Amino acid sequence: MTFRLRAAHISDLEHLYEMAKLTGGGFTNLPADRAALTRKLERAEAAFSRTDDELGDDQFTLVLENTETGQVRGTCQLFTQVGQQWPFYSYRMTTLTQHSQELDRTVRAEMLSLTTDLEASSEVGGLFLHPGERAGGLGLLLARSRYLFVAMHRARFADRILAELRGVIDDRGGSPFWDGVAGRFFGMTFQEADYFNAINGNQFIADLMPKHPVYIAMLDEEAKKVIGVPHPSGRAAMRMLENEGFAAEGYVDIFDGGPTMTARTDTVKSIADAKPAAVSATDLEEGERALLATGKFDDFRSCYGVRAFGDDDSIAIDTTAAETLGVSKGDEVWSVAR
Ligand SMILES: NC(=[NH2+])NCCC[C@H](N)C(=O)O
Repeated sequence: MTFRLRAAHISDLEHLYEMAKLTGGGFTNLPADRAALTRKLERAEAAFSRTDDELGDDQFTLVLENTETGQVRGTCQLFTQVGQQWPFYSYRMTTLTQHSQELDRTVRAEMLSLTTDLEASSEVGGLFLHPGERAGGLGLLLARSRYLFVAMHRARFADRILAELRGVIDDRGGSPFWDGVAGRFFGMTFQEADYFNAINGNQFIADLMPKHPVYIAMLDEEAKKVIGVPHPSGRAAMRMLENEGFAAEGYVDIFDGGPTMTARTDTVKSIADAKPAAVSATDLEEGERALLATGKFDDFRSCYGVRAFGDDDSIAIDTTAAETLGVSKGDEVWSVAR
């Protein structure tokens, strides 16, 4: 079975919709709503069709396609600059340390402050892999192809990059963090709020979110326990991000308390290590396992393969990868070790 990532088009709507129904909620970037997904795909088409080097407010959507059946089995997204039209909100954990001379005591109070600190960052998100394909390293192919995409279109991305991980959700689909914090001000359940957010954007956050810092000591245990904790299904994603050089620096999602991971774009491992080379051969049988990508914007494709560099820094790749990417001798291929 061979898989390739490519730019998403309007014609992928049904594929995306079918996958969105499988997420189980809390995936703000992949709502099971045809109109919202259509807007997303239209925005992606506009982003792919602008081919200059100007950093803008773009959202690229990629899909993972089985090259034999044409089926779409996964998706991921890149936002080039968040917080441009609507503010981009995060809670930042801050510490207030106070000392009492008379008591000879120093106390630390941790607080959650509503900020828009992370605006103008790029964001990777919306990663979803069909439950039937959770073997074979496809999750990593989806995740890391985004970094190749960034490296190949570097001028279209910001100097800081972030990823928001889904927070803890209980068996009823509720969020203990939501129930303990924002939920008290919105009069709706977490599922309702997250869905509303996914469909209608975040003006309602600006309107209703409490603006004063929240003392963590005053939250109930359930809410406290999940601050900065990823949803169990996101633990692997968190490790993956850490391996790329992302770190949790005290920012959490204002709704579910899930961790926001950040990194300097140029120090993300797969971005720093990605390099272009001209294809010298397409019949390599043994080589280093790698992620390979080619093509700009709408023409971007990526897949797994093997590579070997020549003395002139040209690259030899295997036949299947060459076919999957549609490249031949002389074409440019970006790659990074698997
Ligand atoms: N899980 C959520 N829907 N959180 C609320 C949205 C937070 C996001 N950072 C924004 O400002 O748009």
